[in-house]
Amino acid sequence: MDRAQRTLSDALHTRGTAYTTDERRQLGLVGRLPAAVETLEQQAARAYAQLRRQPDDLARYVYLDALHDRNETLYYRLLTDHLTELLPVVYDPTIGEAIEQWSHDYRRSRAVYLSVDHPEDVRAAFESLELGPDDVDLVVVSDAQEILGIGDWGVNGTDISIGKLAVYTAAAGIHPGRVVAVNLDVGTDNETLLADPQYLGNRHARVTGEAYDRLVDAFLTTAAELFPAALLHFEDFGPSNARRILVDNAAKHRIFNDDMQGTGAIVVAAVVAALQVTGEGFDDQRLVVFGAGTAGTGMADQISAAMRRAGLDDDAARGRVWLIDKHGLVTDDQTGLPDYQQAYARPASEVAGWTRDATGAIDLLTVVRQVRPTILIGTSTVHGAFTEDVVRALAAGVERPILLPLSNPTGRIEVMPADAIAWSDGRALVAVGIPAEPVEHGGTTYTIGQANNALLYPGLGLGTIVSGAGHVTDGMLLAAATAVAGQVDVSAPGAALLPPVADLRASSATVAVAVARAAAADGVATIEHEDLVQAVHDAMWEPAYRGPASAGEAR
Ligand SMILES: NC(=O)c1ccc[n+]([C@@H]2O[C@H](COP(=O)([O-])OP(=O)(O)OC[C@H]3O[C@@H](n4cnc5c(N)ncnc54)[C@H](O)[C@@H]3O)[C@@H](O)[C@H]2O)c1
Ligand SMILES: O=C(O)C[C@H](O)C(=O)O
Ligand SMILES: [Mg+2]
Repeated sequence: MDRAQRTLSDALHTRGTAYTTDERRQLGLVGRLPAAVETLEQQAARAYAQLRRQPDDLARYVYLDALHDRNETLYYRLLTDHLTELLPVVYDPTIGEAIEQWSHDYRRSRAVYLSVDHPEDVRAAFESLELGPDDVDLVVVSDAQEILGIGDWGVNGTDISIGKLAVYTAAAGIHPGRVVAVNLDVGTDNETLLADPQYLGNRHARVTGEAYDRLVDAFLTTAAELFPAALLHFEDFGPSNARRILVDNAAKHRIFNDDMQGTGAIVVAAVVAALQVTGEGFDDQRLVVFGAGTAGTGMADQISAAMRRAGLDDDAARGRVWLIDKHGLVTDDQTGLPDYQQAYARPASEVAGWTRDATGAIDLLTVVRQVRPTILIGTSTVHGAFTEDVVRALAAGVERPILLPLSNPTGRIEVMPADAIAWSDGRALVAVGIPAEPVEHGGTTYTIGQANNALLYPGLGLGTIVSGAGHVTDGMLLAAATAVAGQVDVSAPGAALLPPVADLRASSATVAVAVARAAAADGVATIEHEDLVQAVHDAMWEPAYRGPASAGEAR
């Protein structure tokens, strides 16, 4: 490749038609670009027009992905300028569709692939990046067992790591050259993929047990050794691996599980905002979680922790949580309960008189009628599970129920916000995981907040990086949740429970400051700043062509 090509194809640094005449001379680009010298804004206007000509969101995803590979500054300029419009395209919900099509749409890849069949190659794979110990701030890793609510997508799930990193950069200015996306390819149990001649991953069933653990260990130890400053973000693992990996390694490594901790914290933020409307405290709440997997039990953990902080003892806090999974209400007489559900299993004696269906299960409607929950969360991936009967029963039980149908993407959501508002006659306090249009009901406009971990993890990551925190503590998660909730004004009827996505950059900076303060208070910060607000601001990468243009150093 000649020098000009190298310079033009280095996506992280290239300026394309924005190179000035002088720069073109210096960098050996004379004669290699059309004559016009453009600004980033002119380039962005053209790219936006090209984007708008794409027929649908999946085509827009592919277009943006290609732009990401061509010119990162331009890609992030577009994303940052049109965050509300484009977040649903590069992230949830369109990313779900893109992952399903990934092997067919494959073009090129910016990720690192670690195979369960070759754990001995983990080091070589990371070393091939030619990055030094101070060069990486963040690694996002997924084994793709539970992508969003669409299940096991094997190597196709690589794009969830890339998508999460794009949100980190667009929302919190994490430097795009200091991040690494990783797919742990442990095989897949998705029969459609295994039978698809175009499938690009390891063509065998998911490997579990010792071989799986060996790969995860190799990933953790090698990443921590080569990139000691990096936060290791785990995404979309299956429930038992997610929890086990976090519990076993939280003290040893700088790790964070987004589906458990990020989601739990964003839900705490939504509940804090909702409680400002109802005037109640966490100790007044009764929580029903429908779908007790990674996210659902992560939320149960964080909401019951908030109940304890509000004064309830362990037993009392646990006693205010009801989990429902595939076999109905989780009770202590059920055999084979996964460990993460056991702590919340209700005594069978307590529910002896409750109605059971033909299979002996106690269903959601029965639980809602019996418990009269103040908070009902959906993390089940079951579209439509919150039926009109369920929502009406919920609204009959309490004046202002908090209703959070959080399953992603759109085809999995438990109830659409418009139905939730209508069936509760405008009384339910609703937030959902996907972006949603406002709802009109009874003369009030209800703005629907997006309770998606994307409103939290970018700021949490930035705060962790800026403070050099060695661990992500509960105090940092709580600080992030409180900082998100602090940006919401619920005084007007129909107000959203979460800040708007359009303000995500400012909101992430506020979250980062709170997180860095909490890291210092918890004694895990390793970097002190005289002016933390300024330090966070300075740490945020801006999509702009700044400073002298450099020759291509394609990564
Ligand atoms: N909004 C957010 O920020 C956010 C964050 C994380 C996860 N999620 C969403 O939550 C959903 C669950 O994700 P996860 O990672 O916890 O997956 P998971 O597979 O770990 O959990 C899903 C749980 O639902 C249960 N379930 C399935 N069918 C059910 C039924 N008919 N009745 C009751 N329970 C049933 C499963 O047994 C499992 O325990 C996904 O759709 C995901 O997109 C949203
Ligand atoms: O990725 C998202 O949109 C949120 C969450 O991590 C999920 O798994 O659904
Ligand atoms: Mg996830």
